[in-house]
Amino acid sequence: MSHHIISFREVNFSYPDGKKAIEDINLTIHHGESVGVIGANGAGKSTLLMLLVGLLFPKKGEIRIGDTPITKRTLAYIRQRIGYCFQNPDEQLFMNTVYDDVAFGPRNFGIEEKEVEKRVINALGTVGCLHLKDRVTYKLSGGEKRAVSIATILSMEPDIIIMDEPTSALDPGARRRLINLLKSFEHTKIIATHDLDMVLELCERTVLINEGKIIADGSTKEILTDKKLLESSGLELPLCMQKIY
Ligand SMILES: Nc1ncnc2c1ncn2[C@@H]1O[C@H](COP(=O)(O)OP(=O)(O)OP(=O)(O)O)[C@@H](O)[C@H]1O
Repeated sequence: MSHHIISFREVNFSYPDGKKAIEDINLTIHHGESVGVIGANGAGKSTLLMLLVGLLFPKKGEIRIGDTPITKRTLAYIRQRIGYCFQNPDEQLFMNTVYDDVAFGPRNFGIEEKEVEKRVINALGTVGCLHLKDRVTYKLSGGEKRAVSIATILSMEPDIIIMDEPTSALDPGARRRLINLLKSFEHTKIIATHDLDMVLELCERTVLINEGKIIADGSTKEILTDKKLLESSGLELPLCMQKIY
């Protein structure tokens, strides 16, 4: 039986300028689920993810990982369990070499160097980038940076993976490799994206957000074939569902 791993209860968030970005969100995600978070520009997807990883804190309500509420005090534990991939890999990669970037998390966590090395090799191997380990990170291609940014979270051995727009700026080959890689992960996954075709392939469940509120939460197949529902939230059917020719 699956158990609750993430729960949002009556979560509200507004930015300091007063902009209400997340309103009354209730959401329960189970162990091993793969959930697509979709919605138009400005709907609140990134804000939702940042609340989930403790980069922002709710103004009202509570988010729990298992039984642990996300607070400033529990952040170290939360960051160990949740791997968060930023929309822009450059925000995640700031060391000189690929090796040091992937080693950063475990080193920072006080893990001994031998174990760090094992984890770095493992993580880079998983994303197919072991050959890049001595390269200067900022000179990598966009696709390589994306893969290495995933390695930086894998080296922390999280059980939850959160990704913000992982396929934006990837060419079709790199996108395909990324989707296949994510498919192979057994982690609980939450992916915010405009790539609805990826959601169809990767996520059995979809959460549709509009103006900070959950408009629909359910089977991906049902939500992504509901033209009216998608259009009411400023979206279109996934490309593979459209009659283009
Ligand atoms: N730092 C901030 N200060 C004030 N308002 C913000 C800030 N960041 C985001 N917002 C606003 O909050 C709302 C939600 O933004 P968010 O980035 O979460 O949307 P999103 O669904 O991720 O959009 P996109 O698809 O464009 O990435 C938007 O109206 C946005 O302008």
